Amino acid sequence: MLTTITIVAFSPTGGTRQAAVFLAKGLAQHIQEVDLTLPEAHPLNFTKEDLVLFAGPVYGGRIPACMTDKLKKIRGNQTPAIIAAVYGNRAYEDALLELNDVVSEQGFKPLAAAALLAEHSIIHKLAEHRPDAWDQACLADFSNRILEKWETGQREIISVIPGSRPYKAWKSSPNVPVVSDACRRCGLCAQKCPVQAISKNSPSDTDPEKCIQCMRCISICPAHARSLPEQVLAVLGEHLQSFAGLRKENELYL
Ligand SMILES: Cc1cc2nc3c(=O)[nH]c(=O)nc-3n(C[C@H](O)[C@H](O)[C@H](O)COP(=O)(O)O)c2cc1C
Repeated sequence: MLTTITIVAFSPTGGTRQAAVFLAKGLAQHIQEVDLTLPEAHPLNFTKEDLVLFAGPVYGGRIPACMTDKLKKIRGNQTPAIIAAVYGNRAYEDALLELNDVVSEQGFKPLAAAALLAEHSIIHKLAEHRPDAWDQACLADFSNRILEKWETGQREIISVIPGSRPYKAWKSSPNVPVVSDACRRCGLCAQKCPVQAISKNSPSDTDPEKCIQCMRCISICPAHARSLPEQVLAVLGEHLQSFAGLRKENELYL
């Protein structure tokens, strides 16, 4: 076991963080966390002696652009890293490769990579309740394999990471959450929105230009007043129907 690992994660509804914690627990006694989901920027520097686990959710086969922007404020100095793209049972496409490229550009040396499953934050029946006990066991085993590699002094990913360049084009959606009468205007959604898309004075106003549909405001609203429009959910549910009945497994690269 290593002494300390730092998780740097963007996790609007918690699935990405949960998967990262399962992996990190098998690697080090102490876990430090840098939460890129908070609206503030995080200029940070790491050294050769650190180990950093970068974890991001997959949106449309990519890493969210706002996460990439925040990663560009973090510098490594040949710092060993592990990368994880966490997706909701459809596909991760170019996200893991993109995460690899961004952190490498910032001075990190990825030595292991993983495409992990977590409950789909919009269509919850996909990968429902994951990561689960089986995922946890798989990640514990993967941690051991990473530690074995670490002890031999190898510091590079051997396998090819799936994905292609140029990355898949990101298609934005104009659909923002709708707000019901249950809203108490407490402002928590505006405070926690990673991209500051929600008006602090009028929380029912969400800027469609800024909103990334990350579902954070919906998942944290204490009054359950926010949701995606029913029609949007119906279309998306239909589109993703074929991924609901199957169980994809974590893909691990060393
Ligand atoms: C806007 C958006 C786009 C998504 N696109 C994909 C996708 O392309 N493939 C997939 O399998 N899951 C997709 N998902 C599901 C998320 O990748 C998955 O639920 C992830 O675990 C969410 O992370 P979080 O719980 O840390 O917010 C998407 C979710 C959102 C909100």
